[in-house]
Amino acid sequence: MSLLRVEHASRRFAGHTALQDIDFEVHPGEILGVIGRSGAGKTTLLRCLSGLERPDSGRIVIEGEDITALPESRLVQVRRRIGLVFQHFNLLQSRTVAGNVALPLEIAGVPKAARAARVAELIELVGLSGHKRKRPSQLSGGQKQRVGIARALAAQPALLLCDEATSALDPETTVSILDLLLDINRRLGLTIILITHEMEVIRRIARRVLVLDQGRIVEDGPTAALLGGATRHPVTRAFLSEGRPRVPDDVMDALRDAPSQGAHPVLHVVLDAPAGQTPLLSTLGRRFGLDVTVVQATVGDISGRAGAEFVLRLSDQSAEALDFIRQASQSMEVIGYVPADR
Ligand SMILES: Nc1ncnc2c1ncn2[C@@H]1O[C@H](COP(=O)(O)OP(=O)(O)OP(=O)(O)O)[C@@H](O)[C@H]1O
Repeated sequence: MSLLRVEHASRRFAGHTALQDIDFEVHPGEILGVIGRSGAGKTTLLRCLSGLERPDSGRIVIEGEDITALPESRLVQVRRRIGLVFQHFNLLQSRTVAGNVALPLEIAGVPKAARAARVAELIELVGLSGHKRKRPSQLSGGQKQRVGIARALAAQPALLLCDEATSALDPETTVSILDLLLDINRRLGLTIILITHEMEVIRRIARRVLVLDQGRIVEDGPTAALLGGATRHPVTRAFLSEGRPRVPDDVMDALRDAPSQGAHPVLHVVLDAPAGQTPLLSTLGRRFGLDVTVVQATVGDISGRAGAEFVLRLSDQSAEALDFIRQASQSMEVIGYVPADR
């Protein structure tokens, strides 16, 4: 069952359409990135998803419950299933780190002893042990966002909504916060939606991306496929910064989702610095007897780290070879398959 289902949701403001016919679903444990330019409708979508705003038409179903039809009293309870992480942290300056993290638990009426244990656990989870008595003014931006994340997790939400959560942070801190979100996703199986205008954020941790433009979803697909160039939409292309490897048009045209007999897999592979030491291409030839065609390649920074991105075409659909690449790389996705004669 999906955790969240948005069904044909639209929202208008004084004759202006902020969201139009938004339709998608999110499965438990997914990390979904939503990217769009300024005014695309990201904030409106986030407000609708978190129950702060109701769409004019359509439904938003969270854990089987249509939040667009709920009375305010029930909506308050459903909202507890959603953790929010904000761009500017929204911490209470008068409270300590522990006090900020405890706030949702206090509101939920969790008894003091249970609260203290949960707060300690959350502070450790976000890597802030030793800072719990500090005030927000004594913390760096990255540490403040860690407090924001711990607070958002306090009530054990089913869904974490991150609104430009790293936009106020420098690139290095951004990476550390994204790594923390990834770690939380893996450890807790938490579903995360990241709203952002930065492709780097998507690129680093979102496995799937929705591109919003003028209130509509213009793209919905695996991030690796988009990074590999499997898109023709101009807005999506604009987000994929220059110099990234793209699948050339002739390969794109021949690309199919399903493998036919003898078809060649086309992969998008990201290597980070340590994995970049693996002699990947020669090993594929030597150990698996494959011919490897480099369709496209970019060497340079990948989310702040030296690395390389490749679009590769393999001469055979070898599951062992794919496993090897998956393990030797930071990420690997099969973008599609091309017939052997192309
Ligand atoms: N309360 C409102 N009243 C009137 N118009 C609104 C309101 N909220 C949003 N809009 C309009 O809806 C459109 C989408 O706005 P929204 O804030 O959702 O976009 P966004 O993608 O979050 O942009 P940004 O990245 O600049 O925050 C914009 O044209 C905006 O002007």
